[in-house]
Order: sequence, then structure tokens, then C-alpha cells
Amino acid sequence: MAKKQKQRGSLRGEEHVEAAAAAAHEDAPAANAEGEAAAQEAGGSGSEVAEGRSADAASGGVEEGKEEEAAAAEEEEREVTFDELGLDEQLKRALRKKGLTKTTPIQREAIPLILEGKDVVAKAKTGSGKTFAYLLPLLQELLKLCKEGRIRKSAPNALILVPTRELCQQVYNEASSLLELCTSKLKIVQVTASMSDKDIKLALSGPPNILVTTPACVAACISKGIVQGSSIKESLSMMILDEADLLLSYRCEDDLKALVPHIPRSCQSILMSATSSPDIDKLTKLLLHNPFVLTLTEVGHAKDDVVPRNVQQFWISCSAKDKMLYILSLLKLELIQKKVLIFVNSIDNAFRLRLFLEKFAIRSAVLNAELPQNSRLHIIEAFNARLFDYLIATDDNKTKEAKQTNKESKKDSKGSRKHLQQTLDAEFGVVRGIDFKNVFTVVNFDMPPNPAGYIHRIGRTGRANKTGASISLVSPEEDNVFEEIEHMLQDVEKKDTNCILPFPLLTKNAVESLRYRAQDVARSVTSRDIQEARRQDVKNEILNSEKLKAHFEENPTDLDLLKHDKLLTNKSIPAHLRDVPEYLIDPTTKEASNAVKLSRAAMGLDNPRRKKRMGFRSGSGKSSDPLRTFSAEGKSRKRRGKEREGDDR
Ligand SMILES: Nc1ncnc2c1ncn2[C@@H]1O[C@H](COP(=O)(O)OP(=O)(O)OP(=O)(O)O)[C@@H](O)[C@H]1O
Repeated sequence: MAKKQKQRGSLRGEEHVEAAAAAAHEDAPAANAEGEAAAQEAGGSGSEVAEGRSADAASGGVEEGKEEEAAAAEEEEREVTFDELGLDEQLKRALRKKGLTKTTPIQREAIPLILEGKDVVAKAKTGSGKTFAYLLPLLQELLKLCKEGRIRKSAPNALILVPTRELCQQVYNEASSLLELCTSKLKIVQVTASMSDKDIKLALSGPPNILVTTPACVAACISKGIVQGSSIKESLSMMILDEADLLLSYRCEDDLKALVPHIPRSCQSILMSATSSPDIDKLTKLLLHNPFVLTLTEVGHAKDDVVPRNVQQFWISCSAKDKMLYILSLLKLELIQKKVLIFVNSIDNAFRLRLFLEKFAIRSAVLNAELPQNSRLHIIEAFNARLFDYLIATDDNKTKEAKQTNKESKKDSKGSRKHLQQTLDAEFGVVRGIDFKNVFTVVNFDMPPNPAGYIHRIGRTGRANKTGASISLVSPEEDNVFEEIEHMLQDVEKKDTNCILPFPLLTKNAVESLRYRAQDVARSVTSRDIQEARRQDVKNEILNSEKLKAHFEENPTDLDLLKHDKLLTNKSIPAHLRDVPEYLIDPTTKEASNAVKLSRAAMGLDNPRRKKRMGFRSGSGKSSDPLRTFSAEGKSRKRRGKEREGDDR
């Protein structure tokens, strides 16, 4: 099976030394050892191997190339089931019980390679199933060691390193849910920096077979002597770096370097990532040995796929001060599908937006780094369970915010100082690989600072092949980053045309009909209101956090308690803000809004039972998808007129 995988056209050797083995594989489907030897014989130069290959292709002629491409596409489109991958019976049964039968492309490519014992660097788009791509072979290996009585028990046998606590929890949940369905019991724990040394020691006593943690936490455990470096050297057989492209952005380099001397040479290392970056190369060199580099191309196409194809990307050009007006128009006129995840760049902006929307009877919750970890996890859980439809998230813990919080804490009264003094959580991350369930629309209220941030944000929709959309509100100050993002998408996806289109469902008239109300309400949200709301929210969440912890230990499935979108103010909402009067909505907008509702109904999103059965599948809604069929202003509204709606008002 594994040999067959290597012959596929979807593997592309990268042009660096570590990739030589992969390139050699692709040309000559020999055993991996031979491939690696060949690469090394070629002077260890990956680029030499890559050049040799392109020369061959040129001499083979264009026709031959096309045939090969078609054959590769055909092979790629063949569905591979988990049963075909030679997994342990227990795992196959567990997958069946979870309703998972067919592999995703990254799973069918990576699992056989990892099972062969190779170090693997795998790059695949967001939401493509990378977690099971490493968890399944990891569990398989540990089950095998258990059966053969070869498990060494002085420290964990496998280490899964992720950048944030939210990811620790998510990976831990995924692995535990599989293990619960297996008969042999492997022990898995997660430890994070928020735990006391005593709790960490307790969790690691045993020791567990699998440890899910962050690099900072494992480095601290070693330096404090909670885990002995020598024990790790003796026991560790597998190490995973998940969301590797983000690990270094969490300033984990020193922590990882501290870990290196304790990793045994025999340890198999896997690195998973959604984007490429020099950081990935750095980590690869630091921790992996002659890895197989797997860059997954889109099924049937010889090109990289960074944003899932099932996600339609849109943009709206507007001034920074008009962003509130535009988001109000999108939500109040129901021009976008729920659930909606809205990204903003600061916690203050998040609360400003929440308070603003609340005055129009649109409830939302805010997810940010200053909340207690319990609350953050519950907010994600509640949003996933559809207890509310709009989540406003800050995706980075800005030092600027931390400084601001400290400054405020000095000024503030004694009673409220406690919560203000808590620092922002350095291990917090929302976009960082979190598997939000069934988010249909991602809105960039503020643009992310760079293209990688954009990809990770957009990756919160369109997961596991579901349909999704993204809308970016781009102000003139954000033009540069928007252009950078467009160039990156065109370069990576080898496209001449624009990948991000103007949003077609919002007319100028519709926006103008709400302008007066929006401006009036936006003015009424003062900085003081924002600080008060922010304080109130943290206070509520801290109070809730302890209650929630106790409650969920006893009632793990009870979600009714999680009402994170509770109103921040007690004032009643005037009727003219709660409901948009009919006369204000122009016929085109009405038509667009009805089309969105119809499409929603057609996809079964209004009927929770059906929604569950259908699993939000893509395809079913395509023909009725208003974003594909509707044009508010006809064909003339092609992009790049750079007419900024709202600029000149
Ligand atoms: N073979 C499969 N069939 C159906 N669904 C799957 C399969 N494998 C994984 N999934 C589901 O797909 C979703 C996305 O998977 P996962 O979180 O592993 O993606 P990812 O590639 O790690 O994304 P990111 O880069 O954003 O972290 C999850 O809800 C997961 O349960």
C-alpha cells in the first residue's frame, strides 16, 4: 500500500536537502531507503534531484506530461477507506463507530508513510483532517508496542506539541474519543502552563503513554525536574509537532531547543502544517531526520490548495469608520449564512462591536485571551453546539493589549483590580487550528496582519469539505495587506484571476438605509462602556468558570448553562432598532435576503434534525447558493473599480 502511495503524482519534493528523499521516491518508486541513498549519492542536494526530474519531463514531451497528470488525477480521485490502510482492528472499529470510513487525501498519503516509521513533514490545507492523519498511526504504533510488551514506562511514549491550550484540549478530545472505543487502554493526558506543578505531577504520574502539551509547558516540566530528561530519552518513541507553522510564532523556539538534547535518535518525528514558511524549515532542521516531505496538492489538480475550494471568498471595500455600518447591514438584512465567526484585531474592538450589535438586538459572544481558560473552552463548545450564532474573536494576544491592561490595572479601584491584573494568556489562540463546527461565514471585520493569518482565519469554515464563505471588510489603510493576500493566493494557486471577489449581495441603497441608525448607535457606544463591558464579561466568566468546571464534571453533556451571548446592558432595545422597518429595505436587498434564507432552508440549516443528518454537506446547496447566482448590481459590478462605497460620504 505504502509503495503505491509513493507513485502518486500528488507528492512533490521540496527543493531542499531534506526533500531529496521524497523527490527520489517520486521518480523511482523504490524502497524509501534506496531513495534516500540515491538522494545522498547525488551529493545530498535536493535541488539537483529536482532539476533532473524536470529535464526528464521536458524530454518526455507535453503529451506525456498531460497523460501522467490525468493518470495522477484519476488515481487521486479514487477514494481510499480506512480499512485499506492496514490499521489495527480496534482503530478500524473505533472509526466505524464514529461514522468515519473514507480517508481525506492527507490521511491516505501520510498514514502509510508514518506507519513505515518515517519522519514526515506534511503540509495540507486547513480542515483537511491532519489530526487523524497523525493520531491514527501514532495510536497504532503504541497499541503494537503494548501488545508486544515493548512499552517503556519511565516517561510518556509519545509527545504531541501544539501551540495553544485550546488545541491541547481539542487534540486530547479527538484522541480520547478514539481510545474510548478501543479495547486496549492507552493513557493520554494533557498538561498546560495554567496547571499547578502539583496537578502536572499528578497527571504525569504513571506515566501516561501520550502527553499533549505546549512546548513552553514541556520545557518548564524538564527545567523544574517534574520530568527527567533521561526518562524522556529512554521512553519517547514518537513526537508530533502540530500546527507547526504557528509554533515558532508563539515564541517556542527556545523551548523546543531545550527539548532537543532529550529526544532519542530513534524517535520518529512528524510535523504538520497548513502553510509553508521559513519557520517550518527551521523546525524541520532542528527536530527531524531526513524526513519525507509531503506537500499535498488539490485532488485532480497539480497545484497547491491553501484555501479550501469549497470556500467562496469575498471582499467589501469600505472606510474604517463605516465597518460597523457594513457589518450591521450584512447581519441585520440577513445577507450571510449563519453561523458567523467575526475576527477583530483588538479586545476593545470586539466589545465595541458586541455592544453595537446588541443595540440592534443581535446577540453575540466575545472570545479573547483575557478570559479564563475554562470559559474559552466552554464558549467554543457552546458555539459548536449552536447555542448562539455570532462569535466575535480576537485571534492574537497583542502585547499592546497586555500593556494597556496593566496600565489600567494601576489606575483602577481596588475591587476591580484583581481581574485587570491578570495577564493575557500567552498560550491562547482562536484561529490556531481550532475545529469550529459548521461555521458557514468567516468575516474579517479587521484584516489580519499577514497572508498566513488570513489563511488560518478563513480555514475556520469549509472544514471537512463543507461549504463556506468569507467576507473581508477592507479599508484603504488595509489595502496593502489585502493586495499581499491576493498576490499570495494568485501565486500559490497559480491563478491569473482574482480569488477574492466583491460581495454581490449588498447594495449601496441597503447600506444607506441603515446609515443614520448605525452612526447614531455607534456614537452612543463610548470607551467607558467598552471598558465596563470588558470588565463585566471577565468578571462573569471568572465567576462562571468555577461553577462551570464543577457542573461539567458532573454533567458533561449539559450545555444549557452556557449562555455566553447574554446581554451586556439591561436597557431595552427600541423597536426601530430591533426590527428594520420594511420601507427601508429596497426590493433587491429583500430578494437577496430571501435567497439566502431559501438557500439556508434548502441546505437543511433551519431544521436541526435534518441538519445533523445531512452534516452540512456541500453540493446540496450549490445550485441554490445565492452567492453563486445572485448579482445585486448586475455584471457591471466587477471588481477593482476601486470605487469605495462609503468613502465619499
Ligand atoms: N476522514 C474523515 N472523514 C470525515 N471527516 C473527517 C475525517 N477526518 C477528519 N474529519 C473531520 O474534519 C474536521 C477537520 O479536521 P482537523 O481538525 O483534523 O483538520 P486540520 O487539517 O487539522 O485543520 P487545521 O489546519 O485548521 O488545524 C474535524 O471535524 C474532523 O473530525
